[in-house]
Amino acid sequence: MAGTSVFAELVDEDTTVFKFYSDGEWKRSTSGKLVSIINPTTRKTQYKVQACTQEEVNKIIEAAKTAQKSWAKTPLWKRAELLHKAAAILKEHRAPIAECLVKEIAKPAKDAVTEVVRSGDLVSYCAEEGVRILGEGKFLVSDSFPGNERTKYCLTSKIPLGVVLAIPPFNYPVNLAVSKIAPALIAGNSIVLKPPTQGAVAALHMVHCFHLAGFPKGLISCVTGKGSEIGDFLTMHPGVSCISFTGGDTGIAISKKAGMIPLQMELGGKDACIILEDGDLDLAAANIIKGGFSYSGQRCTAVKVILIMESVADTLVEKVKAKVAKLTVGPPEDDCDITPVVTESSANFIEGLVMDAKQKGATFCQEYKREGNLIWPLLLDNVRPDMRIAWEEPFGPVLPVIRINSIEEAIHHSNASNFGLQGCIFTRDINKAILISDAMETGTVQINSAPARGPDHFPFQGLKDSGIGSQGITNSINMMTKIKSTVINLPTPSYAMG
Ligand SMILES: NC(=O)C1=CN([C@@H]2O[C@H](COP(=O)(O)OP(=O)(O)OC[C@H]3O[C@@H](n4cnc5c(N)ncnc54)[C@H](OP(=O)(O)O)[C@@H]3O)[C@@H](O)[C@H]2O)C=CC1
Ligand SMILES: O=C(O)[C@H](O)COP(=O)(O)O
Repeated sequence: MAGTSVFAELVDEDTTVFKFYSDGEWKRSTSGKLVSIINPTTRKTQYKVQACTQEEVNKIIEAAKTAQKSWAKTPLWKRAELLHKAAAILKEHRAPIAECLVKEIAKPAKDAVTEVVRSGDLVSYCAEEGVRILGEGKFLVSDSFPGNERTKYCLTSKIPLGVVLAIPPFNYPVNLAVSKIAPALIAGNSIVLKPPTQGAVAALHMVHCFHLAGFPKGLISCVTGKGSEIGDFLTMHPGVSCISFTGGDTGIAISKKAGMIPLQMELGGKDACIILEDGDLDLAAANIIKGGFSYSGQRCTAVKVILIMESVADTLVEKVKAKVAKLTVGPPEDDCDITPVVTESSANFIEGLVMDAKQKGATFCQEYKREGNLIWPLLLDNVRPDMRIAWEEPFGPVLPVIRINSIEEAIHHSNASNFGLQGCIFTRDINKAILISDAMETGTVQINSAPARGPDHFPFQGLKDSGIGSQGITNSINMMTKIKSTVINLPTPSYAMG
């Protein structure tokens, strides 16, 4: 159970109230204020977390700056060793952490366990990759540039940035936190985590696994509180050297306010699934179900619009409808496919998109049904560009189908979006697939499979409003470092074997 056994330190006498983590200790905030986490299924308060003060943030950042200085002098193999230890502890305690994910964000039980295990694997992989790529630098000689003799040797290495601020979203509060924490730590940075409010308790449990692994005091801390209250103070703090953020439009606002520091932003998406006449329609239907409806569509990489050639549209829609009918709908504890969406306001937003489509004449392949935050899976056929759902991301189990008559039309619709995260194409013609992939303005295109971030060492990036920079283990490590050069100047040119 959450907050029991090795996690007992995290809670107050009232076992539903969780402390925050600062300077290697679990603390109550001096604000005396708590933030409620509402269980999306019961719509009742499940846990409470501390609303940290600005003073507490200042202390955390000061401690992080000090701890980082010693951490940067810790041998790479020792940093990796601690990360491997944290990964093992995280995997060992997968059950109570997964339980938090079920209660806080209504993630289906099996997927919740998968998220924790995947996170442990990510931390270990990151430790190994860090040892490899940070153990290497460059050696350059001066005579390749016109006018120079070989009188200068340039040695470059990757150095840490300082304090990395990590802000993950609700849908992967553990995995998208460690995908920022592990690269930051292996590269010699300290880390301040601000978890999403829904998902904060799972994140606090994950942080405790790092505590148990024995990382130095102050190197890792976790500030809780509403992003709308404490967010600006954190993101504009002069002690922060880098921000790694995943979430919605908030990321655009942060980018405008943050100082002259490296930013890694993974924001929303409107991933299109383009199906050509020669596409394998069974494969496409299976991927539409997996891509569009897993975790009830609450993934940035979810399939968010189907662009299907008119000549095969009826067949594809029938196949998808048959599969939608088989999806189980209900509580995450029962491991249902479709579970309540994260908040009531999210459910209201989704309903707004559905009603707009209804009013403008979309074809409902199923009856629209909602109970509390639970929305039954819905396929909307004959969606037209004047409908909001053609462009906006529902972040819910509702999927629009737009019928198209040419490849150009599909590319045009996909590229007209302000987002540019991923897209996918179903065709048996690899040459066409490559041409379409090249024409699509998205960070990744999947051929004959649904969009996905993983495997976690693959590069993951969005164009336009979908983000800044690139994630994936290797790219994140590199992003959280800076190049430092040392140039050795020789009195006379020197050529080896010359
Ligand atoms: N590209 C990607 O990889 C992903 C993108 N997303 C996108 O995120 C959205 C849904 O996720 P959601 O968690 O609701 O996104 P939000 O942008 O609302 O929140 C993301 C994180 O930012 C915090 N936050 C809120 N306000 C501020 C602020 N002013 N300053 C700093 N931090 C702040 C939140 O904390 P709090 O919870 O306390 O408000 C949360 O931790 C969707 O639009 C989706 O497309 C989601 C997942 C992955
Ligand atoms: O935030 C998201 O939704 C993720 O980054 C997507 O990850 P996934 O493709 O592994 O679900």
